[in-house]
Amino acid sequence: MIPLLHDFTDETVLVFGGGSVGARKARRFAREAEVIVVSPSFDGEFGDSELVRDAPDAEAIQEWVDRTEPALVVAATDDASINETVEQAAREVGALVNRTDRSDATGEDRPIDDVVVPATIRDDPVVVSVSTGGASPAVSRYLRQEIESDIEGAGAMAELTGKLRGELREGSPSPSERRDAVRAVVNSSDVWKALRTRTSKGRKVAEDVIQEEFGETHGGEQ
Ligand SMILES: C[C@@]1(CC(=O)O)c2cc3[nH]c(cc4nc(cc5[nH]c(cc(n2)[C@H]1CCC(=O)O)[C@@](C)(CC(=O)O)[C@@H]5CCC(=O)O)C(CC(=O)O)=C4CCC(=O)O)c(CCC(=O)O)c3CC(=O)O
Ligand SMILES: NC(=O)C1=CN([C@@H]2O[C@H](COP(=O)(O)OP(=O)(O)OC[C@H]3O[C@@H](n4cnc5c(N)ncnc54)[C@H](O)[C@@H]3O)[C@@H](O)[C@H]2O)C=CC1
Repeated sequence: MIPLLHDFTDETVLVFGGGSVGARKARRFAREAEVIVVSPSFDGEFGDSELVRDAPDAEAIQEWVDRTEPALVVAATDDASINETVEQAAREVGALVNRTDRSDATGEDRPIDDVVVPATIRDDPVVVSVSTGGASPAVSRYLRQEIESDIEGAGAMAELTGKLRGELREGSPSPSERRDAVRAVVNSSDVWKALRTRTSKGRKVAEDVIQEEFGETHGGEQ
C-alpha cells in the first residue's frame, strides 16, 4: 500500500454506522470534510458531522451514495453484509471506500482492496501517519504514541523554513545554495531547540545558520 495525502475541503465523506468506530472516523474527517453519518443509533462524539437516523437497506444505501456524491465512503456497521453493500455502492460511483471490518491480518480471504485510515500525529502543517498495511492496528496506535514527542517543534520548523525558502527565492541565491541553506537550518539543533522552547529566537538563530552557510558556500566548492 502507498500513502497519499488527500485534501477533503469541500468534499463529502459518507459514514455508515454510528458506533465507536464510525464515530472515530467521523471525527477525523469532520475536521476538513462535510461528514454525514447514517445509522439507526449513535454512540459517541461525531464532531461537526450531520447525523441521520436511519437503517438503510441496499437500495437506500445506493441512494445515499448517489445523492451525496462522496469522495470517500466509510463502512463501519457491525453487519458484514451491509458493509459489503456499502462497498459495492461506493465502487459504483468511483468513490474511495474504507472497510473498517477488513484487514490482511487474519489470513482469511478478505483483502483491504482500497484505503485504510492510518494512526496520525499532527503538529500543523506537519502530519505523520503510521500504518501496518492493515496487519496490526494496535502497532500503529503504539507507534503513534511513541512518535508523538519526537515531532515536537516540527510544525514551527516547517512554517519557518517555508517562509525562509520563499524569501531566499526572491533573493539572489542559486537553487543549490537555497537547498543547502534550508537543509542547514533543518539540521541545526540550535534552531530546533529555539523552536521547542518557544522562545521567539527561532528565526534569528535560523538566519545566523544561513549566514554561516553562505559564508562557507561562497568560500568553498559548490
Ligand atoms: C485495516 C484498518 C481499516 C480502517 O479502519 O481503516 C483497521 C481494521 C481493524 N481494526 C481493528 C481493531 C482495532 N483497531 C484499533 C485502532 C485503530 N485502527 C486504525 C486503523 C485500521 N483498523 C486500519 C488499518 C491501519 C493499519 O494499517 O495499521 C487506526 C490506526 C486509525 C483509526 O481507526 O482512526 C486506530 C488507531 C488510532 C490511534 O490510536 O492513533 C485498535 C486499537 C485499540 O482500540 O486500542 C484495535 C483493537 C486491537 C486489534 O485488534 O488490533 C479490527 C478488528 C475488529 C474486531 O476484532 O472485530 C479491524 C478489522 C479486522 O482486523 O478485521
Ligand atoms: N477499523 C477499526 O479501527 C475497528 C474496526 N472494527 C470493526 O468495525 C465494526 C464496527 O465497530 P463498532 O463501532 O465498535 O460497532 P458497534 O456495534 O458499536 O456499531 C455498529 C453501528 O452500526 C449501526 N448499523 C447497523 N445496521 C446499520 C445499517 N443498515 N446502516 C447504518 N448503520 C447500521 C449500528 O446501529 C451501530 O451504531 C465492527 O464490526 C468491527 O468489525 C472494530 C474495532 C476497530
